Amino acid sequence: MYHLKKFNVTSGKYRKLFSSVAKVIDVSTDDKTNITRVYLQRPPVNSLNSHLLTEISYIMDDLEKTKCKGLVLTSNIVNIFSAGLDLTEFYKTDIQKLSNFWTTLQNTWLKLYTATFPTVALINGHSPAAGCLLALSCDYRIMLSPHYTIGFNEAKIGIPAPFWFIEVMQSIIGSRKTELSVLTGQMYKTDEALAIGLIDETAINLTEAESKVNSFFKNIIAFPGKSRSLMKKDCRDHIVQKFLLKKDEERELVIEFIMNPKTQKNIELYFKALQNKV
Ligand SMILES: CCCCCCCCCCCC/C=C/CC(=O)SCCNC(=O)CCNC(=O)[C@H](O)C(C)(C)COP(=O)(O)OP(=O)(O)OC[C@H]1O[C@@H](n2cnc3c(N)ncnc32)[C@H](O)[C@@H]1OP(=O)(O)O
Repeated sequence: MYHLKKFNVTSGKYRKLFSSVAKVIDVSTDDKTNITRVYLQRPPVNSLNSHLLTEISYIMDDLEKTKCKGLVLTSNIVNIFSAGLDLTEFYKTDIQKLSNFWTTLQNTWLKLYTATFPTVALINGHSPAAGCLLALSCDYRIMLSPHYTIGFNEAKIGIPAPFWFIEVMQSIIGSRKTELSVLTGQMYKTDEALAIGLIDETAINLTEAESKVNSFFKNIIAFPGKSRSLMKKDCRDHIVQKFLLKKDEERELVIEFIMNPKTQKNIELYFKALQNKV
């Protein structure tokens, strides 16, 4: 059974929360503000496997319980925010493992998307596919410029982005831009992402990004009561309700689609292309 332990690591400002043995995330909370930073750190590319998703899920539970005032989701891996789902979870797998993986993904995403506290993605590296979803599921996005990319590239792998990925993107950039984006598997550079509204701000380095993160929280932290979280719920509820209605059916469709030999071949080819790139 997993339990989060908290203890002070320094005399002052930050306390660290340690997760399970292999630390695929690092978590630290500012004692003064009760804002928590979660750093993804699963080498080489922060791909989201069952283990990493489960860790994120536990942290989300813990942050809800401890009345967290804000979450900053970011990465400890140079140049990578997250490479999206770990494709090894899809390749040469079995139905039970795939079903468990998909359920973990669904449940973890729901916790992030419906977090009652404000969430910011500090996107300090490439962020394709489910990496992009992680960022889009936060309340605010600040991305380092100029050379990182973000977007739903699933079309290029030969697997469709799930409906809720698409609906989250639609809620942020609108239907037409989303359609163009997902059907072409478009990956956007930081400035392009800003221009279409996929991210909220850019920063030229981490110092500037952190300062923008702090301004975001400063602006909202003094709001009294629960009005913010209630309105966030209202803004997102149509997606959440549809997701809850369809999540079991979707899992079955995903299993059927991924286990299909043609899909397996596409994933294999994609892996080879990734490994052979110059
Ligand atoms: C009626 C029918 C209805 C059907 C409905 C069904 C619906 C089905 C839905 C199915 C689900 C679809 C959802 C998918 C969401 C996803 O997230 S899929 C994952 C997509 N991710 C990517 O495509 C990212 C690919 N990676 C990259 O582009 C690059 O690696 C990078 C830009 C992130 C980093 O580049 P670089 O720093 O140059 O590192 P690399 O050398 O490329 O990679 C290092 C190492 O990591 C491996 N790797 C990279 N990404 C992944 C990954 N996502 N999963 C697993 N492994 C990954 C890469 O192969 C390298 O490995 P080696 O060192 O060569 O062994």
